[in-house]
Amino acid sequence: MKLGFIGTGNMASAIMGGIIKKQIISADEMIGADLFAPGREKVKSQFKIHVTDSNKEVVEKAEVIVLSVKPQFYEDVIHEIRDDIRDNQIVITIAPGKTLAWLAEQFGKNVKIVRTMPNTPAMVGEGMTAACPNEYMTEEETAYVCTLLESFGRVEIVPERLMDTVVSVSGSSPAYVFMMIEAMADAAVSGGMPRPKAYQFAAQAVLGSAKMVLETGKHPGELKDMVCSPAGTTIEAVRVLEELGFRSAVFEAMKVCEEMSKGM
Ligand SMILES: NC(=O)C1=CN([C@@H]2O[C@H](COP(=O)(O)OP(=O)(O)OC[C@H]3O[C@@H](n4cnc5c(N)ncnc54)[C@H](OP(=O)(O)O)[C@@H]3O)[C@@H](O)[C@H]2O)C=CC1
Ligand SMILES: O=C(O)[C@@H]1CCC=N1
Repeated sequence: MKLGFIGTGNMASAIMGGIIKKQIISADEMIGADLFAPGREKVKSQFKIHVTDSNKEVVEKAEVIVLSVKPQFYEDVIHEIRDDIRDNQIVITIAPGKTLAWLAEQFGKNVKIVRTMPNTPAMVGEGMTAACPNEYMTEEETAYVCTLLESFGRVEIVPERLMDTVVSVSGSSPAYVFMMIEAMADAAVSGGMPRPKAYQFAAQAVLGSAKMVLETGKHPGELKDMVCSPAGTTIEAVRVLEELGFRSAVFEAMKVCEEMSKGM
Protein backbone atom coordinates (compact mmCIF):
# COMPACT_ATOMS: atom_id res chain seq x y z
CA MET A 1 0.00 0.00 0.00
CA LYS A 2 1.31 3.44 -0.84
CA LEU A 3 -1.10 5.60 1.12
CA GLY A 4 -3.03 4.99 4.34
CA PHE A 5 -5.59 7.07 6.20
CA ILE A 6 -6.42 6.89 9.88
CA GLY A 7 -9.91 8.37 9.90
CA THR A 8 -12.01 8.24 6.73
CA GLY A 9 -14.26 11.27 7.24
CA ASN A 10 -14.86 14.41 5.20
CA MET A 11 -11.28 15.62 4.68
CA ALA A 12 -9.82 12.14 4.08
CA SER A 13 -12.56 11.46 1.51
CA ALA A 14 -11.82 14.74 -0.27
CA ILE A 15 -8.12 13.78 -0.51
CA MET A 16 -8.89 10.22 -1.65
CA GLY A 17 -11.26 11.52 -4.32
CA GLY A 18 -8.70 14.01 -5.64
CA ILE A 19 -5.80 11.52 -5.75
CA ILE A 20 -7.84 8.76 -7.40
CA LYS A 21 -9.25 11.16 -9.99
CA LYS A 22 -5.73 12.24 -11.00
CA GLN A 23 -4.59 8.56 -10.99
CA ILE A 24 -1.47 9.36 -8.98
CA ILE A 25 -2.13 6.36 -6.75
CA SER A 26 -4.71 3.71 -7.57
CA ALA A 27 -7.52 2.84 -5.18
CA ASP A 28 -5.98 -0.61 -4.76
CA GLU A 29 -2.87 1.02 -3.24
CA MET A 30 -4.82 2.89 -0.56
CA ILE A 31 -6.11 1.75 2.80
CA GLY A 32 -8.28 3.58 5.31
CA ALA A 33 -9.10 2.81 8.94
CA ASP A 34 -12.07 4.20 10.80
CA LEU A 35 -13.71 3.21 14.06
CA PHE A 36 -17.03 4.15 12.57
CA ALA A 37 -18.24 1.29 10.33
CA PRO A 38 -20.56 3.40 8.12
CA GLY A 39 -17.63 5.79 7.54
CA ARG A 40 -15.41 2.91 6.37
CA GLU A 41 -18.11 1.42 4.18
CA LYS A 42 -18.81 4.79 2.57
CA VAL A 43 -15.23 5.24 1.30
CA LYS A 44 -15.03 1.57 0.35
CA SER A 45 -18.09 1.80 -1.89
CA GLN A 46 -17.27 5.31 -3.16
CA PHE A 47 -13.57 4.87 -3.96
CA LYS A 48 -12.99 1.06 -3.83
CA ILE A 49 -10.04 1.48 -1.46
CA HIS A 50 -9.18 -1.17 1.15
CA VAL A 51 -10.68 -0.52 4.57
CA THR A 52 -10.10 -1.84 8.07
CA ASP A 53 -11.12 -1.13 11.64
CA SER A 54 -7.48 -1.37 12.73
CA ASN A 55 -5.25 1.72 12.77
CA LYS A 56 -2.28 -0.58 13.30
CA GLU A 57 -3.05 -2.38 10.04
CA VAL A 58 -2.76 0.94 8.20
CA VAL A 59 0.64 1.53 9.83
CA GLU A 60 1.73 -2.01 9.01
CA LYS A 61 0.77 -1.68 5.32
CA ALA A 62 1.13 1.95 4.18
CA GLU A 63 4.27 3.87 3.20
CA VAL A 64 2.67 7.27 3.83
CA ILE A 65 0.07 7.67 6.58
CA VAL A 66 -2.39 10.56 6.79
CA LEU A 67 -3.67 11.24 10.31
CA SER A 68 -7.19 12.30 9.37
CA VAL A 69 -8.99 12.17 12.69
CA LYS A 70 -10.20 15.23 14.60
CA PRO A 71 -7.50 17.10 16.57
CA GLN A 72 -8.88 15.90 19.91
CA PHE A 73 -8.17 12.28 18.90
CA TYR A 74 -4.59 12.91 17.70
CA GLU A 75 -2.97 12.14 21.04
CA ASP A 76 -4.72 8.77 21.47
CA VAL A 77 -4.11 7.72 17.86
CA ILE A 78 -0.40 8.67 17.99
CA HIS A 79 0.07 6.79 21.26
CA GLU A 80 -1.65 3.78 19.70
CA ILE A 81 0.60 3.67 16.60
CA ARG A 82 3.93 5.19 17.69
CA ASP A 83 5.69 1.90 18.48
CA ASP A 84 4.73 0.48 15.08
CA ILE A 85 5.91 3.42 12.95
CA ARG A 86 9.05 2.49 10.98
CA ASP A 87 12.02 4.75 10.13
CA ASN A 88 11.19 4.96 6.41
CA GLN A 89 7.50 5.84 6.82
CA ILE A 90 6.10 9.35 6.43
CA VAL A 91 3.27 10.74 8.55
CA ILE A 92 1.14 13.55 7.13
CA THR A 93 -0.91 15.53 9.65
CA ILE A 94 -3.90 17.68 8.71
CA ALA A 95 -5.09 18.94 12.12
CA PRO A 96 -5.07 22.60 13.13
CA GLY A 97 -2.91 23.56 16.09
CA LYS A 98 -0.89 20.34 16.22
CA THR A 99 2.65 21.71 15.92
CA LEU A 100 5.68 19.72 14.77
CA ALA A 101 7.11 20.12 18.30
CA TRP A 102 3.94 18.72 19.87
CA LEU A 103 3.82 15.87 17.36
CA ALA A 104 7.50 15.00 18.03
CA GLU A 105 6.76 14.90 21.74
CA GLN A 106 3.77 12.58 21.24
CA PHE A 107 5.71 10.18 19.00
CA GLY A 108 8.67 10.27 21.36
CA LYS A 109 11.07 9.22 18.60
CA ASN A 110 12.43 10.48 15.28
CA VAL A 111 9.54 10.23 12.82
CA LYS A 112 9.33 11.80 9.36
CA ILE A 113 6.38 14.20 9.58
CA VAL A 114 4.82 16.72 7.21
CA ARG A 115 2.37 19.04 8.95
CA THR A 116 -0.20 20.17 6.39
CA MET A 117 -3.45 22.09 6.19
CA PRO A 118 -5.57 21.06 3.17
CA ASN A 119 -9.16 22.02 2.33
CA THR A 120 -12.19 20.17 0.95
CA PRO A 121 -11.98 21.60 -2.62
CA ALA A 122 -9.34 18.82 -2.88
CA MET A 123 -12.35 16.69 -3.80
CA VAL A 124 -12.57 18.40 -7.19
CA GLY A 125 -8.82 18.86 -7.69
CA GLU A 126 -8.90 22.53 -6.59
CA GLY A 127 -7.51 22.19 -3.08
CA MET A 128 -5.12 24.63 -1.42
CA THR A 129 -2.67 22.92 0.89
CA ALA A 130 0.09 24.38 3.05
CA ALA A 131 2.89 22.04 4.10
CA CYS A 132 5.72 22.11 6.66
CA PRO A 133 8.13 19.17 6.63
CA ASN A 134 10.07 18.38 9.81
CA GLU A 135 13.84 17.99 10.03
CA TYR A 136 13.79 14.23 9.31
CA MET A 137 12.26 14.65 5.85
CA THR A 138 14.79 14.63 2.99
CA GLU A 139 14.31 16.96 0.02
CA GLU A 140 13.30 13.97 -2.13
CA GLU A 141 10.73 12.82 0.39
CA THR A 142 9.28 16.33 0.66
CA ALA A 143 9.11 16.52 -3.14
CA TYR A 144 7.27 13.17 -3.20
CA VAL A 145 4.74 14.35 -0.61
CA CYS A 146 4.25 17.59 -2.56
CA THR A 147 3.52 15.51 -5.70
CA LEU A 148 0.82 13.67 -3.76
CA LEU A 149 -0.65 16.93 -2.43
CA GLU A 150 -0.45 18.61 -5.87
CA SER A 151 -2.61 15.84 -7.30
CA PHE A 152 -5.59 17.52 -5.64
CA GLY A 153 -4.71 21.20 -5.98
CA ARG A 154 -2.10 23.85 -5.25
CA VAL A 155 0.60 23.34 -2.62
CA GLU A 156 2.86 25.82 -0.83
CA ILE A 157 5.61 25.04 1.66
CA VAL A 158 5.13 27.66 4.39
CA PRO A 159 6.95 28.51 7.61
CA GLU A 160 5.19 26.81 10.51
CA ARG A 161 4.32 30.16 12.18
CA LEU A 162 1.82 30.76 9.33
CA MET A 163 -0.13 27.54 9.80
CA ASP A 164 -2.88 29.05 11.98
CA THR A 165 -3.36 31.82 9.41
CA VAL A 166 -3.60 29.15 6.71
CA VAL A 167 -6.42 27.49 8.65
CA SER A 168 -8.46 30.71 8.48
CA VAL A 169 -7.62 31.71 4.90
CA SER A 170 -7.92 28.33 3.14
CA GLY A 171 -8.61 25.40 5.52
CA SER A 172 -11.86 26.83 6.88
CA SER A 173 -12.64 29.44 4.23
CA PRO A 174 -14.61 27.16 1.86
CA ALA A 175 -17.33 27.25 4.54
CA TYR A 176 -17.57 31.05 4.37
CA VAL A 177 -17.61 30.94 0.56
CA PHE A 178 -20.40 28.33 0.58
CA MET A 179 -22.36 30.62 2.93
CA MET A 180 -21.91 33.47 0.51
CA ILE A 181 -23.03 31.33 -2.44
CA GLU A 182 -26.06 30.22 -0.43
CA ALA A 183 -26.93 33.83 0.43
CA MET A 184 -26.47 34.96 -3.19
CA ALA A 185 -28.69 32.12 -4.39
CA ASP A 186 -31.38 32.98 -1.82
CA ALA A 187 -31.44 36.54 -3.08
CA ALA A 188 -31.63 35.32 -6.70
CA VAL A 189 -34.55 33.05 -5.76
CA SER A 190 -36.22 36.05 -4.21
CA GLY A 191 -35.73 37.80 -7.55
CA GLY A 192 -37.60 34.94 -9.28
CA MET A 193 -34.80 32.60 -10.38
CA PRO A 194 -35.36 28.83 -9.88
CA ARG A 195 -33.07 27.57 -7.09
CA PRO A 196 -30.87 25.16 -9.14
CA LYS A 197 -30.16 27.94 -11.63
CA ALA A 198 -29.46 30.35 -8.75
CA TYR A 199 -26.70 28.03 -7.39
CA GLN A 200 -25.21 27.71 -10.87
CA PHE A 201 -25.13 31.47 -11.45
CA ALA A 202 -23.76 32.25 -7.98
CA ALA A 203 -21.12 29.48 -7.99
CA GLN A 204 -19.89 30.24 -11.51
CA ALA A 205 -19.58 33.94 -10.61
CA VAL A 206 -17.45 33.00 -7.56
CA LEU A 207 -15.35 30.55 -9.61
CA GLY A 208 -14.76 33.10 -12.38
CA SER A 209 -13.88 35.85 -9.91
CA ALA A 210 -11.37 33.60 -8.13
CA LYS A 211 -9.80 32.68 -11.47
CA MET A 212 -9.45 36.36 -12.37
CA VAL A 213 -7.50 37.01 -9.15
CA LEU A 214 -5.23 34.01 -9.79
CA GLU A 215 -4.74 34.46 -13.52
CA THR A 216 -4.59 38.24 -14.08
CA GLY A 217 -2.38 39.03 -11.09
CA LYS A 218 -4.43 42.23 -10.70
CA HIS A 219 -5.27 43.63 -7.26
CA PRO A 220 -8.77 42.45 -6.15
CA GLY A 221 -9.71 46.12 -5.61
CA GLU A 222 -8.92 46.91 -9.24
CA LEU A 223 -11.00 43.94 -10.39
CA LYS A 224 -13.85 45.15 -8.17
CA ASP A 225 -13.59 48.65 -9.64
CA MET A 226 -13.81 47.18 -13.15
CA VAL A 227 -17.27 45.81 -12.25
CA CYS A 228 -18.54 49.08 -10.79
CA SER A 229 -19.87 51.14 -13.70
CA PRO A 230 -20.37 54.83 -12.85
CA ALA A 231 -23.88 55.42 -11.44
CA GLY A 232 -24.44 51.69 -11.96
CA THR A 233 -25.91 48.78 -10.06
CA THR A 234 -22.74 47.31 -8.55
CA ILE A 235 -21.51 50.38 -6.70
CA GLU A 236 -24.89 50.51 -4.91
CA ALA A 237 -24.46 46.88 -3.83
CA VAL A 238 -20.90 47.69 -2.69
CA ARG A 239 -22.23 50.64 -0.65
CA VAL A 240 -24.70 48.39 1.18
CA LEU A 241 -22.06 45.68 1.79
CA GLU A 242 -19.75 48.31 3.32
CA GLU A 243 -22.61 49.72 5.41
CA LEU A 244 -23.44 46.24 6.75
CA GLY A 245 -19.82 45.50 7.62
CA PHE A 246 -19.09 42.79 5.04
CA ARG A 247 -15.29 43.22 5.11
CA SER A 248 -15.21 43.54 8.85
CA ALA A 249 -17.37 40.43 9.29
CA VAL A 250 -14.94 38.39 7.19
CA PHE A 251 -11.90 39.88 8.97
CA GLU A 252 -13.25 39.24 12.48
CA ALA A 253 -14.46 35.73 11.62
CA MET A 254 -11.00 34.85 10.31
CA LYS A 255 -9.25 36.23 13.40
CA VAL A 256 -11.47 34.06 15.64
CA CYS A 257 -10.74 31.06 13.41
CA GLU A 258 -6.97 31.70 13.63
CA GLU A 259 -7.11 32.04 17.43
CA MET A 260 -9.15 28.85 17.72
CA SER A 261 -6.54 27.00 15.64
CA LYS A 262 -3.72 28.24 17.91
CA GLY A 263 -5.58 26.84 20.91
CA MET A 264 -5.99 23.37 19.46
N1 LIG B 1 -13.28 19.11 7.03
C1 LIG B 1 -12.41 20.00 6.56
O1 LIG B 1 -12.73 20.86 5.72
C2 LIG B 1 -10.98 19.97 7.02
C3 LIG B 1 -10.58 19.15 8.05
N2 LIG B 1 -9.27 19.15 8.47
C4 LIG B 1 -8.86 18.25 9.54
O2 LIG B 1 -9.10 16.93 9.12
C5 LIG B 1 -9.30 16.11 10.26
C6 LIG B 1 -10.56 15.31 10.09
O3 LIG B 1 -11.63 16.23 9.99
P1 LIG B 1 -12.98 15.84 9.25
O4 LIG B 1 -12.68 14.95 8.11
O5 LIG B 1 -13.71 17.09 9.03
O6 LIG B 1 -13.68 14.99 10.43
P2 LIG B 1 -14.66 13.75 10.32
O7 LIG B 1 -15.32 13.64 11.64
O8 LIG B 1 -15.48 13.83 9.08
O9 LIG B 1 -13.66 12.50 10.12
C7 LIG B 1 -12.89 11.90 11.12
C8 LIG B 1 -13.16 10.41 11.11
O10 LIG B 1 -12.23 9.75 11.99
C9 LIG B 1 -12.95 8.81 12.77
N3 LIG B 1 -12.23 8.53 14.01
C10 LIG B 1 -12.34 9.11 15.23
N4 LIG B 1 -11.47 8.56 16.10
C11 LIG B 1 -10.79 7.61 15.41
C12 LIG B 1 -9.77 6.69 15.78
N5 LIG B 1 -9.27 6.63 17.01
N6 LIG B 1 -9.31 5.86 14.83
C13 LIG B 1 -9.80 5.88 13.57
N7 LIG B 1 -10.79 6.73 13.16
C14 LIG B 1 -11.28 7.58 14.08
C15 LIG B 1 -14.28 9.48 13.01
O11 LIG B 1 -15.25 8.57 13.45
P3 LIG B 1 -16.45 9.14 14.40
O12 LIG B 1 -17.28 10.00 13.54
O13 LIG B 1 -17.14 7.90 14.86
O14 LIG B 1 -15.79 9.91 15.54
C16 LIG B 1 -14.57 10.04 11.61
O15 LIG B 1 -15.14 9.09 10.76
C17 LIG B 1 -9.37 17.04 11.46
O16 LIG B 1 -8.13 17.02 12.14
C18 LIG B 1 -9.64 18.38 10.83
O17 LIG B 1 -9.20 19.45 11.60
C19 LIG B 1 -8.32 19.92 7.85
C20 LIG B 1 -8.66 20.74 6.83
C21 LIG B 1 -10.01 20.87 6.35
O1 LIG C 1 -13.31 23.18 11.27
C1 LIG C 1 -12.21 22.64 11.48
O2 LIG C 1 -11.74 22.60 12.62
C2 LIG C 1 -11.45 22.02 10.33
C3 LIG C 1 -10.07 22.61 10.19
C4 LIG C 1 -10.10 23.42 8.93
C5 LIG C 1 -11.40 23.11 8.35
N1 LIG C 1 -12.10 22.32 9.09
